[in-house]
Amino acid sequence: MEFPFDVDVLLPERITVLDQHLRPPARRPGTTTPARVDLQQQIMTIVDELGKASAKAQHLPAPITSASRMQSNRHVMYVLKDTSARPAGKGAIIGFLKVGYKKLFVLDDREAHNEVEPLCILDFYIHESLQRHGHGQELFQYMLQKERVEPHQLAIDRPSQKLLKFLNKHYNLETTVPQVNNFVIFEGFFAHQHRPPAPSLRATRHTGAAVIDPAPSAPVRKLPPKRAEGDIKPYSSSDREFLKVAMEPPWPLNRAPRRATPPVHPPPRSSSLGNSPERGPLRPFVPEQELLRSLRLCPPHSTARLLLSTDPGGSPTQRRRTR
Ligand SMILES: CC(=O)SCCNC(=O)CCNC(=O)[C@H](O)C(C)(C)COP(=O)(O)OP(=O)(O)OC[C@H]1O[C@@H](n2cnc3c(N)ncnc32)[C@H](O)[C@@H]1OP(=O)(O)O
Repeated sequence: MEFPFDVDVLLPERITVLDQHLRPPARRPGTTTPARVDLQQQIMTIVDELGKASAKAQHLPAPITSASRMQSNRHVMYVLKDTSARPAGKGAIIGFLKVGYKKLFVLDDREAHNEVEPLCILDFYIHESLQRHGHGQELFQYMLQKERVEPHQLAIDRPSQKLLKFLNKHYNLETTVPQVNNFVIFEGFFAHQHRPPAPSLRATRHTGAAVIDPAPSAPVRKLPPKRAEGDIKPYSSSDREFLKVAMEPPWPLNRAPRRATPPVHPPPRSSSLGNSPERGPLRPFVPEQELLRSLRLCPPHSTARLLLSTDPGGSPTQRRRTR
C-alpha cells in the first residue's frame, strides 16, 4: 500500500507501534525533519487508509480502525512496512494489527460468567497482494512478544475465517469456549489469565520507558453465576458494535431468529455457540414466515391484514379452521 509521502522515512523501523497519541517515531539521524504536525498528519492518513482497506477486506460497512478512533481509545496498532519497496519509490505498508485491553464477561467451560480484561485482537489486515507470505505471522509474533502474552490468553473480536485458519495454523488454536458475545476465546484461556498492566504501566508500555510488568497471576474474577444478560452486554461490547447502528433494520425486522442458524462456513471444528465468527450482517434478517407470525400478533394493523391475505398458508377459511 503506497502513499504520496515517503513512508520509509516516516516509519524508520520495519514494525512501528502506534498508540492513541499517533506520534511520529523518532527519525534517523541525518534526515531532514518536516514540521511535526505534518508528520502526524501523515501517520493519521496511513491509519485511516489501512482502516478502510481492512474494512473492505472484511466486507464491513465502515472502518473499525481510523485515526480518530485510535485517538479516542487506548488501542495499540502494529504497522508493518515493506522494507523491499524502497528502491521502487517511497516505501509501502504491508498491513497492521490492532490490539487493546477490554473488560469482558466471558463464559468458562462450566458456563459461569467471569469478568476478565484480556488483550483483544481488534483488527488485523495484510494487503491482498501479500497475504499468505508470512507477514501476518511476523506481525502477530512481534505483538505477542511486545505485549508479553501467549496466544491462548487472547480474546478475538469476531474473527474472520482467514483469521481462524491463521490462528489454527500458527498457534494451534482450535477449540473455542462457547460465548454469548462476539468475542472468541480458545481452550486454555482460563489456565493462566494474563493480567492487564496497571494504568500507569499502560501509559508507558509503548513509550520505551523501562517498566517491569509484575509476574502475571491468575485474576479471573468469578461473578455470581446468574447475572442478567443486560448487565453483561455493555462491558463485553465489541469494537464492531457501532456498525450495528448502521446495519440494523427497524422492528420487527431486527428480531434475531429464535434458533441459532448455522454459519454458511462454520469455523473449523469450532464449538463456538453464540459467537459470530462470520462476517457480514451482524443480525440476520428474519425469514418471511416469521415476519408474518409477528404481524399476526397485531391483527388491527392494515399491513398485517394485507399480508395475511397473501399468506401462502392457505385460504382465509383454512386459516380460521387451523386457529
Ligand atoms: C479480529 C479481526 O481482525 S478479524 C479480521 C482478520 N482480517 C481479515 O480477515 C482480512 C483479510 N485477511 C488478511 O488480511 C490476512 O489473511 C490475515 C491478516 C488474516 C493473515 O495474514 P497473512 O499474512 O495472510 O498470514 P500468514 O501468511 O502469516 O499465514 C498464512 C495462513 O493464514 C491463513 N490464511 C491467510 N489467508 C487465507 C485465505 N485467503 N484463506 C484461508 N486461510 C488463509 C491460512 O492458515 C494460511 O496458511 P496456508 O497458506 O498454509 O493455508
